[in-house]
Amino acid sequence: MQITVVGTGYVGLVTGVTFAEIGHEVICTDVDSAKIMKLSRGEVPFYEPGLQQLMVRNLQNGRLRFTTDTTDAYRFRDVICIAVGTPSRPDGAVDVSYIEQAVLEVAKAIEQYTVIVVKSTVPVGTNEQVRAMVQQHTNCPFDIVSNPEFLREGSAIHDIYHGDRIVIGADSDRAADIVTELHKPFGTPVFRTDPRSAELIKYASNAFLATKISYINEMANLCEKLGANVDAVAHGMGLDRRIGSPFLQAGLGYGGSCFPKDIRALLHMAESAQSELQLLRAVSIVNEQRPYVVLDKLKQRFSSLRNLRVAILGLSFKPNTDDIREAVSLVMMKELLKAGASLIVYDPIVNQAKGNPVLESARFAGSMKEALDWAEASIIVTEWDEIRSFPLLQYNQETLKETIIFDGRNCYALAEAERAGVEYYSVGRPAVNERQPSHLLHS
Ligand SMILES: NC(=O)C1=CN([C@@H]2O[C@H](COP(=O)(O)OP(=O)(O)OC[C@H]3O[C@@H](n4cnc5c(N)ncnc54)[C@H](O)[C@@H]3O)[C@@H](O)[C@H]2O)C=CC1
Ligand SMILES: O=C(O)[C@H]1O[C@H](OP(=O)(O)OP(=O)(O)OC[C@H]2O[C@@H](n3ccc(=O)[nH]c3=O)[C@H](O)[C@@H]2O)[C@H](O)[C@@H](O)[C@@H]1O
Repeated sequence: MQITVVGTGYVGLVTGVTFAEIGHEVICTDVDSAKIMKLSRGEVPFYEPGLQQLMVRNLQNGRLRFTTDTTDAYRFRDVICIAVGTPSRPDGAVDVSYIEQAVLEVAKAIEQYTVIVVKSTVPVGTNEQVRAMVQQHTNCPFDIVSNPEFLREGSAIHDIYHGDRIVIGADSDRAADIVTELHKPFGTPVFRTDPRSAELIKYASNAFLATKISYINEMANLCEKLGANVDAVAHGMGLDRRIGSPFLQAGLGYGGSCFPKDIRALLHMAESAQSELQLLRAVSIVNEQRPYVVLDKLKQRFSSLRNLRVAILGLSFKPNTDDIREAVSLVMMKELLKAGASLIVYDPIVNQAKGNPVLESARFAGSMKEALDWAEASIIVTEWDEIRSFPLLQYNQETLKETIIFDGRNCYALAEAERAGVEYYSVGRPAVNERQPSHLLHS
């Protein structure tokens, strides 16, 4: 099929590249012409394992191309997928202006029957608004299909090929058939429904996953009070297939470009519909407290954080991505700087401040060892493989000093911390080699 993808962020680019890979003829467009130039040269503007290789292959075989010429990209296509951003407004509502802008251009350009697929995460009712908008600007026949995306950053390609479902929300069987056919080579089960339900499935799914995370994080708090181990509790719970083990990793809470934004959006949607989502409100509050749970441990251990040299290990909102949108590392750094601490940061991929004012206040280390050498206390914020596989024994040996680790992601077994002799504080588990509050470590 002839497909155009509008927007080359995570979702747009991964969609375009994988559609080309399964044999479709794909054009990707973006308002950001510098990005399009980069992409045309085979450069992926963000870190996503496996994506560049697939992209270059499809650029070379001619099934994929990038352009800013929207007339060319929108005129005679079977399907046009909208994958532009839908950020939060200050009140939590969704800013759909990028959707409106993209749809307007598409509507003005189409010259044959076209299926317009909304892949972006949009508030319930948006697909209907999009239909009305297109109708005003074209005499061409068209259909609108809601087709939300469920991929995760860092494992996007894997997720596309091993998805649990493709949700198609359409009023027209003809359009639903086309979108089903489009995805056929992926072999993923398809669930067809109405557009409003499809839009809500996306938000309800993200909110449910976030609920699992906040639930286990509250259990982690309780474990600390009762002397239980949250990793064991999560494992034991996850063995029940009705519960399932994914998304029960306790830690510093969820961040990223989607969970926080989508939960704000769902709460706002419910409020506008005079419906109260009490549970989800609590999920959000629990999550906002997560960084402070670890910061409080640090404050208890050192009576003052002023001039304390702290290493932040991991900056991205999760491993295998360079995305720092709503990353918990930024909240922690802001609070530590406010308390007067000095920071060194290390991340395997995020190695410059990129204009972020919080990151600009820290020193970037070129290696984990450099960060550990300099710091008096280390906080593990993101569980990159490189960070979690750094032997605890080496923390003391490499730095030739006593190491104090605050592990926000439970990367190490408690027994390993004991063996290594490091002072180790994690989440929802007993401290190892705990010492009394110290005034002496720093001046
Ligand atoms: N990032 C993720 O992992 C996932 C994101 N989503 C949803 O997908 C949507 C897109 O998210 P991301 O890819 O992260 O967005 P992004 O913010 O990384 O990229 C959006 C892109 O759209 C472009 N754009 C904006 N207006 C345009 C227009 N009128 N015409 C052409 N291009 C335009 C921007 O220049 C930018 O390159 C959002 O609704 C998000 O909630 C859904 C699942 C996963
Ligand atoms: O709508 C979206 O954009 C996407 O949002 C999430 O994907 P993503 O944000 O890329 O990453 P996740 O793996 O879900 O992690 C989100 C956050 O939750 C945290 N998390 C995740 C799992 C867990 O057990 N514990 C936990 O704290 C991660 O550290 C991270 O900060 C969803 O998993 C995707 O299905 C969805 O498509």
